[in-house]
Amino acid sequence: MTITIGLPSKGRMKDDASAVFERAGMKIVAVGNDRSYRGRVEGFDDVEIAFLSASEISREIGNGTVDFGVTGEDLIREGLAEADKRVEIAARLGFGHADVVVAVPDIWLDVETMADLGDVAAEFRSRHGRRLAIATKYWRLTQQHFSHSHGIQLYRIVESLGATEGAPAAGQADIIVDITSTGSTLKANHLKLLSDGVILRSEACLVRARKPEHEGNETVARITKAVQAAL
Ligand SMILES: Nc1ncnc2c1ncn2[C@@H]1O[C@H](COP(=O)(O)OP(=O)(O)OP(=O)(O)O)[C@@H](O)[C@H]1O
Ligand SMILES: O=P(O)(O)OC[C@H]1O[C@H](OP(=O)(O)OP(=O)(O)O)[C@H](O)[C@@H]1O
Repeated sequence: MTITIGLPSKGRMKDDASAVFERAGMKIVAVGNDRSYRGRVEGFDDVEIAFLSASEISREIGNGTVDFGVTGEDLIREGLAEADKRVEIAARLGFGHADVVVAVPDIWLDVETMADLGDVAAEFRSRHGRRLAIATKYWRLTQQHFSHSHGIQLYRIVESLGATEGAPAAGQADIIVDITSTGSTLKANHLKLLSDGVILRSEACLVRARKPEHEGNETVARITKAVQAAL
């Protein structure tokens, strides 16, 4: 059985992901020319590399097209319903750190916690004639955090595909859910993080699709061990 590993073909995780595999003794070589989206691993004849974007890797692990992948935990938990049933986080790789957070305008002085935000959401319609609007590309994580973890039901999600932090100032939404690493984008857009507003602390992970045929497979065990030992 050939084991396929999805690695980032571009973006911020690409170089660090290749470096982890190299440290694990799994040197990746492109098949064909440098622009090829397929690769192999020296010394691992039954392993194939598929170069994909970080969000494609999450999707392909979810549907089992690839056996392993390197991507952010945020993309796994956002992209896959019941992620823990479908995938296993085999290793946390120590790069690509980013927190998915709830942030509100700085000038909302009396809103410091999710409970405060729940009060604002409850009164929003009577005060403003509409529901509290949240700009995000993290629909699933937002719904889990607001509806399930904090019992806040009165809000509306406004899909944002970029420059999410600008949405409140642009009048497209009231608050945001997005990733932050240094916090400088939030600050520049006059937004503040709620004290219990961290939804997920994400980093790059080696993720395995849970497949029955992986049970007892030596290559699967060897890849997992090699990467874990390289950290
Ligand atoms: N400062 C940051 N901004 C955005 N993403 C970050 C940051 N730090 C770490 N990440 C992580 O990087 C991953 C996204 O990587 P990247 O932006 O390179 O993907 P991408 O190549 O744009 O993927 P796609 O095109 O599929 O969206 C996410 O898991 C995210 O959590
Ligand atoms: O907390 P900070 O260090 O300011 O980082 C957070 C910002 O970085 C990312 O955007 P980026 O400009 O990297 O572009 P992207 O959204 O296209 O990935 C992310 O979407 C945030 O906006």
